[in-house]
Amino acid sequence: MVKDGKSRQADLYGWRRKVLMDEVTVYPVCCEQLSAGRSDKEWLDNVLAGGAKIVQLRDKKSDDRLLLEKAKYFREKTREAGALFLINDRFDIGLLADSDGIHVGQGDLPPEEIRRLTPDWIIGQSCNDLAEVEALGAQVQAGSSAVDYYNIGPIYRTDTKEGLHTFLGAGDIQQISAACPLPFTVMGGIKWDHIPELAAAGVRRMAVVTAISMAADMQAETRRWIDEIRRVTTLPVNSL
Ligand SMILES: Cc1ncc(COP(=O)(O)OP(=O)(O)O)c(N)n1
Ligand SMILES: Cc1ncsc1CCOP(=O)(O)O
Ligand SMILES: [Mg+2]
Repeated sequence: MVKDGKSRQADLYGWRRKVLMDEVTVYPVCCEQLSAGRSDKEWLDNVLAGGAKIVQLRDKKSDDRLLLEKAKYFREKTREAGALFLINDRFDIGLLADSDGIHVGQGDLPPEEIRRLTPDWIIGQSCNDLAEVEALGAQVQAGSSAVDYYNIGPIYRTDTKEGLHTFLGAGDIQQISAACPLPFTVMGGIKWDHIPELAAAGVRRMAVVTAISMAADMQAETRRWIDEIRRVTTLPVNSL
């Protein structure tokens, strides 16, 4: 049977969602300025070799031509590795490089507008407090949400992104995540020692920049995070 465009699109979206749901544990996000002199391409080669199943290209400094060239490299390498490639903020670059999706913040392009043109993309949205998660939860209830996953954060103090002043801490994650039934990630200042308390709060997917980008051996560190998140999230919560 020859598949038409629509069913191929549905298959692709189904595959992307399955990887997100079943395989994503650590979610490495790049930042060339915080990678101990290593390029985003080197970062990518290492995190993929370490087994990452999702990566985000977050580059707010390169000009558009360089960013597109980088995005195409990310596309090629993630496809070979069977991993998801999400672009940060830049819908145009994601489209041109054929990314698997995009991550947007509250002030970035609206997910519903993005969805109109990309029915098969994974769309992630940042939520910075309970009210934003509740608003997303209400959209999901109403059947009007275009979002596949949301991020709760920043959780801990971090200098990786400028202008962050309020850090949620791990204590409220359970209450916040209960407000929206979509899968969620957490981000912001997450280090190795936080894994148990995040897992105990119900977290299954952890987005990190410097915990991996500043590691001496990024490949080994990615593998270590994947193994540890798997290990602690298969234990009953009260045994942590
Ligand atoms: C997985 C993930 N979560 C949150 C963010 C932050 O997005 P945003 O609030 O739009 O900030 P910038 O990354 O654009 O500076 C993220 N990138 N990824
Ligand atoms: C982009 C972003 N948004 C919220 S926290 C953050 C940076 C997270 O980086 P790190 O894992 O190094 O704290
Ligand atoms: Mg953004």
